[in-house]
Amino acid sequence: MGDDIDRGLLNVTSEIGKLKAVLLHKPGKELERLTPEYLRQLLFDDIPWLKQMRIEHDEFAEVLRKRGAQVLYVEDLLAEIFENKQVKKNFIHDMLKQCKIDNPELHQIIFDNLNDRTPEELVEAAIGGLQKKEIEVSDREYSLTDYIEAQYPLYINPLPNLYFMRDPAAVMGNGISINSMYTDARRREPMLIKYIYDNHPLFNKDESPLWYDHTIPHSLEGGDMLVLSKEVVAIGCSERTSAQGIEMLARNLFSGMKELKEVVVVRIPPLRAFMHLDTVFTMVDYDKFTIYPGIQDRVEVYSLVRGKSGRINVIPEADLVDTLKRSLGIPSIKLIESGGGDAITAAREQWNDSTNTLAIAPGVVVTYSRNEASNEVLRKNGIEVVEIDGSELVRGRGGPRCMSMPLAREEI
Ligand SMILES: NC(=[NH2+])NCCC[C@H](N)C(=O)O
Repeated sequence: MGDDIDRGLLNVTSEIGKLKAVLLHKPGKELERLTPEYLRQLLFDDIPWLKQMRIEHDEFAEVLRKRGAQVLYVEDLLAEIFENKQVKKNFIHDMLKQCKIDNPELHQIIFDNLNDRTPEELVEAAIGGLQKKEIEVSDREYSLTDYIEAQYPLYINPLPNLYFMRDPAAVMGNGISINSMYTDARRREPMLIKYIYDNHPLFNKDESPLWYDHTIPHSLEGGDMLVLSKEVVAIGCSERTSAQGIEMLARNLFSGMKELKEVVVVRIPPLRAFMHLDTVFTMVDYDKFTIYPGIQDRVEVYSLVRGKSGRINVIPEADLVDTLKRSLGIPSIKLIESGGGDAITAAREQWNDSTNTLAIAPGVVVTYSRNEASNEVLRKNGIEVVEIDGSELVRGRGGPRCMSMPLAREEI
């Protein structure tokens, strides 16, 4: 179990192959920095109760372990790379730069404070943020920025969305896309992954190409990336993922993933309720997908295929199901409508991530127990549904797929 991962080998060539290793983040202090004033800006609709949230998250991790997956935590990997003093220093500088702490005097004071911390404490600040009151007020001169921003309580903002580990990066084939986030609230997350990619033996860089870099200005998020097979990747073009980002990613995938034949682009309405493709559409078995019925006639589909001399040909498609059948080479596809056929139930359960299933093997998915109608319809269609409680986890608007970043799956 997990041997490939121990040798630094990433491998994800489907959405449904048995999950062998996965990266998670257990919600922590960052959630306790959410205040009503900044909720929307931080992409939350409500304030979760952290203690309960952590219990629910442990239950999620336990389900994955019981089914044979190795569970790694991003916070542990970060602490491991911060054992190297130079990596730690570079990271602090980069983080302060990203937080726009440009005043040299203040930069130095915060730098020294963070550099004196243990690796674990630095991880806590990198994810949980840094309050102004944590830094000793010396006799330094106040800048205009200090006066104007006096009411703002933090030097470093928290990353409350990091437990949606799916989004800042995604493994495709044996490479990884480190994503360019659409919102300011999440822009520091991929930087953490990039540091791990650059410095942790988990990533054997000779074997794991980088498909996308977070500093590219065109946004791209992992919730929009579905690896359907070795030959087909589907990408949502959404509120979060730009057409230009998709084209750049597709170009890199076509040059690095030899067996890849097609990138299927599914354009969904740019709305918060459908922020990523995986909030309305996920793969649950060889020939089965679950879909939010309210979306079906609101999508546009395009196929991207290799053109001449590194170009990409774009083919507008008439229908999602026909495109999937053709590209996956299977005679029929079953779309399982979430909500069990009732429009109101479907919309309510979709808001609570009924369609955001995580396949842990072909025909076996993890879902929230609260989405009763959607879970039942999955079962009626022969899917094994492993339920977890998510009353607090769901408040960030994400489900089991959003909360997990597969590193390796068995080939199917
Ligand atoms: N893959 C997903 N659907 N992730 C959900 C992310 C939710 C998070 N609050 C955000 O708005 O970014």
